[in-house]
Amino acid sequence: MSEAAEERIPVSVLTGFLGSGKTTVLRELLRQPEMGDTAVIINEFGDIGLDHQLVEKSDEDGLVTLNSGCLCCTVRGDLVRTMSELYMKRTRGEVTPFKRMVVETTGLADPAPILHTLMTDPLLASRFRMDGVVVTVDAVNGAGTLDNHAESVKQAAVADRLLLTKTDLASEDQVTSLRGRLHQLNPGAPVLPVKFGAVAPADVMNAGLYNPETKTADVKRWLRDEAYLAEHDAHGHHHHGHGHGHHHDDHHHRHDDDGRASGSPDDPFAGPGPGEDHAHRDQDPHDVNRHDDRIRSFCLVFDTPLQWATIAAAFDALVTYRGPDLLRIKGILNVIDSDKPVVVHGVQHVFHPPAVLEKWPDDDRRTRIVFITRDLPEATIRKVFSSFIETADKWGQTETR
Ligand SMILES: Nc1nc2c(ncn2[C@@H]2O[C@H](COP(=O)(O)OP(=O)(O)OP(=O)(O)O)[C@@H](O)[C@H]2O)c(=O)[nH]1
Repeated sequence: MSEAAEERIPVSVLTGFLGSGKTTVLRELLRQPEMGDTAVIINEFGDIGLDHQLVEKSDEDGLVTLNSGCLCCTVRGDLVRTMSELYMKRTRGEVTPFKRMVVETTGLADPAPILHTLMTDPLLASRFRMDGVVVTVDAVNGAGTLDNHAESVKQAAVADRLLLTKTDLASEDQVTSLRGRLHQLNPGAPVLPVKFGAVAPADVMNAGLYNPETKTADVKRWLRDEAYLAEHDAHGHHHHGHGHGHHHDDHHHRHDDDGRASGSPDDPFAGPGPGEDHAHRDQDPHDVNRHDDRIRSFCLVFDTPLQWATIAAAFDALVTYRGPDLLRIKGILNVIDSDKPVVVHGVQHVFHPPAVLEKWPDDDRRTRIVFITRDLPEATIRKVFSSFIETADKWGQTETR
């Protein structure tokens, strides 16, 4: 990444379960002057869903200009084509030279494929950069939705920002308990309570690595590893995220043990598939949080620099065997032979090309990799990394500087 000259257009992905308040949030955001020059793509067929008063004119492409000066369109083919066409129109001066983009997905959508598209399509990747994933969760119905729909848990798990909507309708207890639950699923994502869609653009936009204000990479704000390392023991390597399930400890142990017991000791990936993994719990009517239980969030820390080849091999193995279960990965790496940090970012099997930053954000030079996984315990990931590090050590590749 050329940090100083980041001219690609930031794209925020707005998602959340059906009726959770995405459109309400979007409409309120677009009313604010900071959000002028935003292009909006609604990734579904049918109505745009924004207030009619906001819509100024519509043309045959389904592209409309909103009174706020924003552009809005629905995706009628695939997202790649829509985004490229919009970009071309911008270049030709046929539309407002929008400075950012928001993609609102349908409530049932898995946000991962959209993120993959943004990260891998060569044309898009050269013109757009992913900013952040903003996810709405209904304060009243959210708990039930998380209980019943794995998709909604996955949405919350990949979020960079979580918006707890309709807090005007919810009791304080509902808000507190849902906040806690979301924080446990995804400790790195701030949870913001919202009423009638009112949210400050600054709280949800610019959630990516590049900070347009400082014109540099803002690793601290992006990685938020402190959220995982709150109980950090300065001498240890083992860092838990915010305790997964203090109310479900027995299950977690059972879960981890299951994974290990069934695999051979040499194969960290062996174990029951996602279905079997939880089959025994489907009978337990009290275990309403079983979708949450599948999600793990934690941060691996390595005190000494590592070979790039070692890290790459570990990620390769993880992607090959468990790609779909690596919901979100973000990391800053201290690589042997490089004074500059390398940042990595992945969503399932898709990784951003690693980027070399100009400098370390502070004195902390440790490699820190934040993981949000599904049916994939911290111990397994740790084992994969250790085995590649041990192999490298054996061949004399790793030295402490
Ligand atoms: N009381 C209250 N109602 C809200 C709030 N936010 C949204 N609503 C209402 O909840 C309903 C759903 O909100 P939308 O913004 O359309 O939700 P959505 O996620 O875009 O819905 P889909 O696109 O259908 O998935 C609408 O009737 C909104 O008026 C809120 O903070 N308070």
